[in-house]
Amino acid sequence: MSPSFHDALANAAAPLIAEIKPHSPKTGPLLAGRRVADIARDYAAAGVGCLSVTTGAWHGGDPAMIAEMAATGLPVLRKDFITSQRHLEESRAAGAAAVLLTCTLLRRADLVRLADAALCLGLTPFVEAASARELDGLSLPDGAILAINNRNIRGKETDDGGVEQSEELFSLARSRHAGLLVSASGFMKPSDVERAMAAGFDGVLVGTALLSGPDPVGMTVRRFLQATNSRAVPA
Ligand SMILES: O=P(O)(O)OC[C@@H](O)[C@@H](O)c1c[nH]c2ccccc12
Repeated sequence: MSPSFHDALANAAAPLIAEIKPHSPKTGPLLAGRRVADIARDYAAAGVGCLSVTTGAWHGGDPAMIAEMAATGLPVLRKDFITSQRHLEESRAAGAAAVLLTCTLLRRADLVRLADAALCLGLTPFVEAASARELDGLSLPDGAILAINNRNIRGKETDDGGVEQSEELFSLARSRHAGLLVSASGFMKPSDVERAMAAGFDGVLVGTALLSGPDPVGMTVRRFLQATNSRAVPA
């Protein structure tokens, strides 16, 4: 059996989740005529261990993209606004290994119920919080990943986001969840990734910057992968 998304990230040589997002609400179209399957192959060839894809209309996505990316053999996170058991089952049937659950969207009881249900289906819950308030009193099951979103999704992701958000919330996030902590979104350059890793995060998720750089995707990804080397040694 292939490892869970959680274990693939925990054991990755470089803990970067590389995302494909066809459209950014802030910067516009991101694929520039490239095919999703080809970009996913470029990510895999560069040494990425985990993939992510936005499947919602907001980002020009489609659930069929999950299978195109899973064809690389790497586990795929489905980023969409998941609110029901049916969405979880559809995600698994579409080939996802992990699902996004956002604190911004879900009531706390529903969030915890969906995280448990995802684990029962063999899916890793990737729980995103974007503020101290959303982390307050949060308690997640083992096997869940807690992510700090550096962008404001209430503002439809039209802000730049910033790694400061993750730096500020790291200690609180660690006190809420002993498992994997990821800093997600808004990384424009490898030095931002270095900052998140130095703050203590176990991994990062990058989308826009990998797709919109001036260089071929593989070259950009390698630079970001290298930046994950600055991981802080856990106390
Ligand atoms: O392109 P960026 O800034 O690297 O961000 C990626 C990703 O985290 C972002 O797309 C995202 C964060 N939360 C979401 C919820 C749904 C869909 C997408 C998202």
